[in-house]
Amino acid sequence: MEFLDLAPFVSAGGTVRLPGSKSISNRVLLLAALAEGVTEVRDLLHSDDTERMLEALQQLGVGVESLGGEAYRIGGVGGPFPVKEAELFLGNAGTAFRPLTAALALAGGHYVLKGVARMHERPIGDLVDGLRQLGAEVRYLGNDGFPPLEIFPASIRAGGVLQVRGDVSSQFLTALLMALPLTGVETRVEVVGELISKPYIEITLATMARFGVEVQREGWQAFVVPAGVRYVSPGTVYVEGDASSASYFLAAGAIGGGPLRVEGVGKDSIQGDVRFAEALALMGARIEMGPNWIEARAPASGKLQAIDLDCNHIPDAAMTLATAALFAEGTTVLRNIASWRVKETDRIAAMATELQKLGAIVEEGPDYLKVTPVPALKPAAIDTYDDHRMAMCFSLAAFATPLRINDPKCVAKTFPDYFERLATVTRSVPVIAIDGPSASGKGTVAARVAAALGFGYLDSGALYRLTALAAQRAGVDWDDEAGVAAVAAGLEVVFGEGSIRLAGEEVEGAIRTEEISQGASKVAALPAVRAALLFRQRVFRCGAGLVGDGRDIGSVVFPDSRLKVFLTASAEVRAERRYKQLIGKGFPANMQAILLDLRERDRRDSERSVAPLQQNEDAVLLDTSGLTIDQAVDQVLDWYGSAS
Ligand SMILES: O=C(O)C1=C[C@@H](OP(=O)(O)O)[C@@H](O)[C@H](O)C1
Ligand SMILES: C=C(OP(=O)(O)O)C(=O)O
Repeated sequence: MEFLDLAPFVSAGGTVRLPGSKSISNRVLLLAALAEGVTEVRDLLHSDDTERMLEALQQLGVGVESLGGEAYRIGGVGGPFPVKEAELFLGNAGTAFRPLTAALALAGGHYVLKGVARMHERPIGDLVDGLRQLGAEVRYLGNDGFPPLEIFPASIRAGGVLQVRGDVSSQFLTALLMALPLTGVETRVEVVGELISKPYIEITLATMARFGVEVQREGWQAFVVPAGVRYVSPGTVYVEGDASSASYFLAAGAIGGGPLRVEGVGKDSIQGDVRFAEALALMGARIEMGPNWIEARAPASGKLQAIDLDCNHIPDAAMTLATAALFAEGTTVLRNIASWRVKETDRIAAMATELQKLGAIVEEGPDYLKVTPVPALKPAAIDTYDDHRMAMCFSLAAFATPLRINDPKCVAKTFPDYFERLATVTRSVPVIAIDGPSASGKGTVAARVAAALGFGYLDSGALYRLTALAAQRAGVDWDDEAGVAAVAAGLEVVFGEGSIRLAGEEVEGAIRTEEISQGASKVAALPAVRAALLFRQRVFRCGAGLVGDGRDIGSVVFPDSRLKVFLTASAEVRAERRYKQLIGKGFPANMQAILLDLRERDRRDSERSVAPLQQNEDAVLLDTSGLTIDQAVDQVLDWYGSAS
């Protein structure tokens, strides 16, 4: 599985221009398609959900022209879709599936609508029941009440009163309202049960109004689509930035100091999720808002406070509160979020499972979630359940711990370059990478640089030695890649000052023997072993900073190191240093044998296919042949001073 390792963030600040709103993009595309005239849509969201809508519209006979960047020209068909037979694949896009179902049920054609497996588990029965009251013929191709669906031409008995349940998803009411103008007659839609996610209905009504259709309403109970209305293109439509996508950055500003400003949504937004900013303010964050921007900063006290909040009005952004709660004092309670269970995944269950992996105390109820943080979160690999919001909100946990996000590309549903943008507004714990050949003195230099800066120290070579030793003790052959990788993954290791404990036993001496050196070099050449040790090494990045030494620290383990040094010395000088070291420890040593052995290791290390030993372009060369240790340390500190 693909993964993305996030280094712990130390701060966040800056400005992010948001991608277009998913909810507005897909509504605008559908209404532009049904409208009379040509609509130019600007700042449209580019993502899986909008791609599915654009593809479907093209299949249905709508002219879609890309104008470059985020601009599209949509040739409205001025009524029902001209193509009367089609099979559509709508991925996991609720905002495409539900509204298209309604528009196609009234289009007098024969259509099949399918999605990804999860879409086929997301309910649509209440919408189909509503459409059947109009005479629409819709058949379930799988389970009753769920996609996929087959729609048949039908004589629509429009007009009168129609009832729709509103307590599972507001998208059913949205879908009916947007499709009803196709009938040309007055229809009153009555909502049965408590309507959830109400602000999304405001987006629907505002977008319909933009295309010339004013719906009359009686609060949240009834909506009347008047007779004789039709959609007319307003010419050019600008899509607002996505308010749900804003939530991750605003939370980052509140946790990581800020100020972090998002551009594209603000006071004037029609999206309910801008009210996420109020929830953050309740937690103590300092929020400022302009017409088209929102800015978040950490509380003046420095610490966020837990909240107890009914989140029904912000179902998507509320997920961000669940991970922001990891940084708040007290227990945060998110209530009235039952709809989470029928979205991209069962989000209440997924959230509880993954928060617990980090060590948080979580209580999950049918429609609520309680999150109590612990002082030190644990590093963890977070599963994302093909849910973009799981991936995005868990990125916030990187303010507390190194973190692995599995399947990070699932963010493509609504925010394909989320992680790239996050990187532009966050600063990670700094790393100095010191790579170089064996016996070059890099370990001594690295440890001293770390001590001088108050940083942690990672002796990555030691991890390979530990693996070799543990494998030997477990009777696993050093050539047995899978076996050694399993040993590496299960290593129980604690680094202390001048001490390394393996499963509780002091092994600093045991891993420094010549035999284990050979074994380390062998197991380090096995790709599966390197992969198993990768996350383990990244977990050392915490606190004020880290100095790591090894062979691929700057190229593979921490490619974003603040400073990369390739530290080397001539083979003769290295052999002499090693000789003196051994003699000093009272071991017998032979200069010639050491030199030969070093050359052989250099050759093996530089010829191996995975992470070969080499100076990378972005690393500075430090040849210590003629330098004392102090001179080498000063040089690295000097370079770091100018790099940061
Ligand atoms: O209408 C919309 O654009 C949406 C409505 C909400 O769904 P529910 O009404 O199912 O809660 C929301 O979660 C979804 O991401 C988008
Ligand atoms: C629930 C969501 O999506 P959909 O539009 O597919 O319902 C979401 O984006 O969080």
